[in-house]
Order: sequence, then C-alpha cells, then structure tokens
Amino acid sequence: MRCSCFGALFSRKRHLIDSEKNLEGFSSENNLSLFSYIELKSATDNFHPSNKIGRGGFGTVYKGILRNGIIVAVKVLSADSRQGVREFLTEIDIITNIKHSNLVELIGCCVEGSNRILVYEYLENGSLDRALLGSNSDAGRLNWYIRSAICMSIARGLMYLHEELQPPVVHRDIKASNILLDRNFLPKIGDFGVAKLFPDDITHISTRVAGTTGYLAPEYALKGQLTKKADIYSFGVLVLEIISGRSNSKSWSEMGIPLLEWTWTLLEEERLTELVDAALKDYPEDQVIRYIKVALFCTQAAAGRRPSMSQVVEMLSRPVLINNQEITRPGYMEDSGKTSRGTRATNSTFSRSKDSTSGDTTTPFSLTHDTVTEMSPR
Ligand SMILES: Nc1ncnc2c1ncn2[C@@H]1O[C@H](COP(=O)(O)OP(=O)(O)OP(=O)(O)O)[C@@H](O)[C@H]1O
Repeated sequence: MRCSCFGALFSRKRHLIDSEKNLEGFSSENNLSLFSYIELKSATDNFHPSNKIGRGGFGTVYKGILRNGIIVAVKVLSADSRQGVREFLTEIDIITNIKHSNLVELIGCCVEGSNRILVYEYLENGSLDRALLGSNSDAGRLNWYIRSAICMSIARGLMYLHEELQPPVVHRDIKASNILLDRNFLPKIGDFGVAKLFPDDITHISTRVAGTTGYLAPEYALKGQLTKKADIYSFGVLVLEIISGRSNSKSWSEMGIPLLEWTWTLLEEERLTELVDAALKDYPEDQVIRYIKVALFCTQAAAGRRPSMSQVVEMLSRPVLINNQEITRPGYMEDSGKTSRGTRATNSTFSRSKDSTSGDTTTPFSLTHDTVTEMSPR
C-alpha cells in the first residue's frame, strides 16, 4: 500500500532545503551550519590535491581547517552527478539533528550556485576498508580488542538508528568504506546518502535497490523489499570481514569461494577458527567464535530469522554459547543477481501489516535457551 502522506511530507521538506534561500531557514531551525563557498575554498587551500582524502560515488572528499581551527572533511558533489543531488538532500534530511557517538556528525553544508558541499567532522584514521582490507592496510595494528570494539560500536550505532529514532532509519549501505575510524580506531557510521526514514507501522518498503555488491540481503536485491533486516544482513557480512580481514566481494580461500559461503562451510565442518585473520596473533577463541556465529545469524537467507540490532548487541556483549542448530543457511550474493548502487528502478511503496517480518513465514529469531546458553563465569 502506498503511504502518500509520508511521501508528500518528505518531498515538501526536500523542496525546503534545495535552494540557497530556503536553506537559510532550514539550517537555523535545525542546527546546521551554512558555509559559503569562499570559506570552504579557504579551508581546503583552494581544494588543493594534497588535501584530497578520498573519492566516492558522490564526489571528492578533502581535509579542511575551518577559521575556528576545527578540522573537517569536505565532501564536494561532482557537477555531473544527478544521483549525487538526491544523495545530498537525503543526507541533510536524515542526519541533521542526529547526534550519536557512533554516527559521523554532519556539521554543515554549502549550497551556492551549482555548488553542493557537505561538511563533516574529520576522522583521523579514515575508512575501515582502507585500514583493514586495502593493499596498504594497517590490519596488524587492529588487534582483537580493537576489532571487537569496532563491531560492538557499529552494532550500537545501528541499534540507535533502528530502535531509538522516531521514525527509525534504515541506512541501506552498511559496508567497510562507510565506517570511519577516529584517532583511537573507534568507528562511526557515515554516508546516509541512500538511507530511508522507516515509520514504525510500515513492515517493508518496496524500493529501488541501493547498496553495494557483497553486502546486499538477497530478498532486498531480488525483490527490492527493504526492511531493517537488510542492514542487519550487511552488518553480518561486515563483522565477518572484520574478523577475517577479507572482503566478501572477492572470492578467496583455496577453493576461491566468497567469504560468506566459506564461513558456512567452516561452521558445518567445525573449523571456524580458520576464518580468523592471520594478522590477529592473539585472541580469545570463545569470543571470536561467538562473534562469527552472531554474524551468521545476521546473514541467514530468511530475513525473519535474523536478530534485531538490540539482540545482536546482547549476544555480542554477553559470554553466551550459541547453538549451531539454530543457525540456518546464509543468503548468498549470487542468489540476488544484482550488483552495485541503484540499479533497480521502482517507485518506493510502503506496506503495513501486523507481521513485522515482511511476509517471511519462517519462525522469527528469538533469544531463548535454545539459541544461547549462559556460560558460567570462569
Ligand atoms: N568524515 C571523514 N573523515 C575522514 N575521511 C573521510 C570522511 N569522509 C570520507 N572520508 C574519506 O573519503 C573516502 C570517500 O568517501 P565517500 O563517502 O565519498 O565514498 P565511499 O563511501 O568510499 O564510496 P561510495 O560513495 O561509493 O559509497 C572514504 O573512503 C574516506 O577515506
């Protein structure tokens, strides 16, 4: 069923922030700083290449220093990016006024002539994919203490988006390059350019598929059916990448099979510790195995079987034993047949029903004695 009032509200707000004049009112009401182009030009030394810290689908990112001495990341929308204009508005729409220690803060923006620029807090250690998965990665420095804290903090950030915000937010593009690390390697979730507000009484949104190869839940990639469980699937893939130091979008292992499939094989053969990154020299085996099994719960093919983010946080925080029999087969990327951002074009429609598992007929995930067993303290 289409929820026209919600759609209309959303587009009215977008209209309000899409012009220089209207943005002034929006920013003063919403705690968003408005920067002039000259100010950002001077902060980045005329967008000097030596200040360039990255490039994504939206445009180029520069490091800058504001007049008050605060260091920022300045994201400049490419002039030719139509998708970028939509993402620019979504980003402002969704994360203005959201403050959480595990979410990247949007400080302000610039809308001047054809320039569209977003200004974020700067995170010293850049993105998780570079720190962990890149050819010049720093994986050796990322010990288990840091990696487990990264998983936990991302889980808390997602729990906040899904369960504490009203209306809840589905991020839709959880992946290693959208996780940024501060000077202590604590992570913040960034890039809300394709996120969606998700009213509580809506069970799923049928929408164009946004997201990235290797992280897409099969029901979302195949049918465009979006629920919070799509983020939870991506989170599961990310946890496996953090533990293994490998990317799910590349085939690996001696058999050349994707990370998720390989993890399932290792679970079946009770060899889960073989997944662990060779750069991790010292780690508590029980805890690592628990994290892998939580990730497998999150990536199950049946969306309704996946836990909520608060259940994930609970399982990651407590030393529980997870029952292998309760974990069902993952949904693999090949099942979806779709890749990369925004390839499926359907208008967003919203469905309401009493069943919160989006038509999934499997038994929903519950944290009972069958799923986990408390471990007695040592
Ligand atoms: N707030 C920030 N602090 C420090 N570095 C950042 C910040 N934001 C982005 N970067 C750097 O810029 C790079 C590009 O970021 P961007 O969000 O534009 O693209 P992406 O997420 O890598 O790719 P895509 O747009 O395809 O999702 C990041 O990988 C990161 O290294």
